[in-house]
Amino acid sequence: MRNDLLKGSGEGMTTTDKEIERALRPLSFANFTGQAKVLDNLEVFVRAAMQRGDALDHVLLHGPPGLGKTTLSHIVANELNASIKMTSGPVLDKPSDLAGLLTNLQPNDVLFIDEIHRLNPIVEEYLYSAMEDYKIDIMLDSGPNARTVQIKLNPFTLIGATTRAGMLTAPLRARFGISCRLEYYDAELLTGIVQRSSAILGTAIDETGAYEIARRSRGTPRIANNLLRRTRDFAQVKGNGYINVDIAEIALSALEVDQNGLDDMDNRILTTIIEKFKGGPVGLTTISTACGEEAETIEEVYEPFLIKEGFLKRTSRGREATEKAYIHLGIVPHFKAGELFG
Ligand SMILES: Nc1ncnc2c1ncn2[C@@H]1O[C@H](COP(=O)(O)OP(=O)(O)OP(=O)(O)O)[C@@H](O)[C@H]1O
Ligand SMILES: [Mg+2]
Repeated sequence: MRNDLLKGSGEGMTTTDKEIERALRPLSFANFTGQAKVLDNLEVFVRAAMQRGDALDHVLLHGPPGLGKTTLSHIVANELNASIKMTSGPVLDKPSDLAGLLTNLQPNDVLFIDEIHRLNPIVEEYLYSAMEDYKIDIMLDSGPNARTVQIKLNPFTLIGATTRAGMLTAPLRARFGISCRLEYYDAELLTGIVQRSSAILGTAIDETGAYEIARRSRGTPRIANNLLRRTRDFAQVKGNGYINVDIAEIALSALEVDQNGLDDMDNRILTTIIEKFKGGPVGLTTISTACGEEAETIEEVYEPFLIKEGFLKRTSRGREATEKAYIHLGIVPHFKAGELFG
């Protein structure tokens, strides 16, 4: 199970949640905060493609969940004045599913494939010629009557999104002319996002309240927005509807988001490594079993943030807790305790 606060569209969200998430989504480059380098480049590529009347080159967006991959894909389509068709790797079961989508694209439209690392290999093969030459070969009939016909497609842009760029096959990766890695946001950028979202939700918030939510959001806009919504509930029920640092503090501790923005599972991973495996190094699958969380989720969702914040190290022999993790959890390192006695 993935962290609740990380939930995105479709993952057990209520209709209202989804509507709110949609309302909070920036629609243009101008409204998208952060990721300056990625944005600058994309703006140039979009403008150049439009000036030439060409389809934008295929774009791969990768990085941890909730940083804006889906949002950016919509923005790119908007800025191209193009339509966007959305699908995802696991949904495209057979080549005909893909063919159906591709043949319905208008010139220069965008096809968005989420979780592109989970494409069925046969479907992926078909995608190669579609991406490269805007053509697909379709098999008609089977057995002795089998024959293939080639279908010409309108020029289009494929935008692929993935949290696991490393799992993409080399031929697929090579077919993306543009590859952008989204990074975690710093607290200042997230403060701006929280303030913007509060304005859209019609919730009054002061800067210190926004900053408190922002700095405890694991560098992730989706989490910042989710924490904002929950904090708004606390402000409404336990306060006067206004979000300041005190209300934010009450809400965040009720939600078990600690002072460093780590949640229950982050802390469980660190505690497990320290208490059960002497601080590591320990393998991912062992941690996964001990914490009762899928290895993939640990690797994709929790670990990147813990590493970035310096709580965890990845070595060739496995994962190791850092001194910062011991201090954070208030545990005296066993090697340090030993040192005391010489
Ligand atoms: N730069 C940003 N500025 C403002 N809001 C943002 C930004 N990036 C993301 N968001 C908000 O965060 C939410 C999550 O973003 P999005 O769905 O695009 O993430 P994602 O990278 O596609 O995540 P996943 O990997 O889980 O699919 C969106 O609803 C959007 O409102
Ligand atoms: Mg997404």
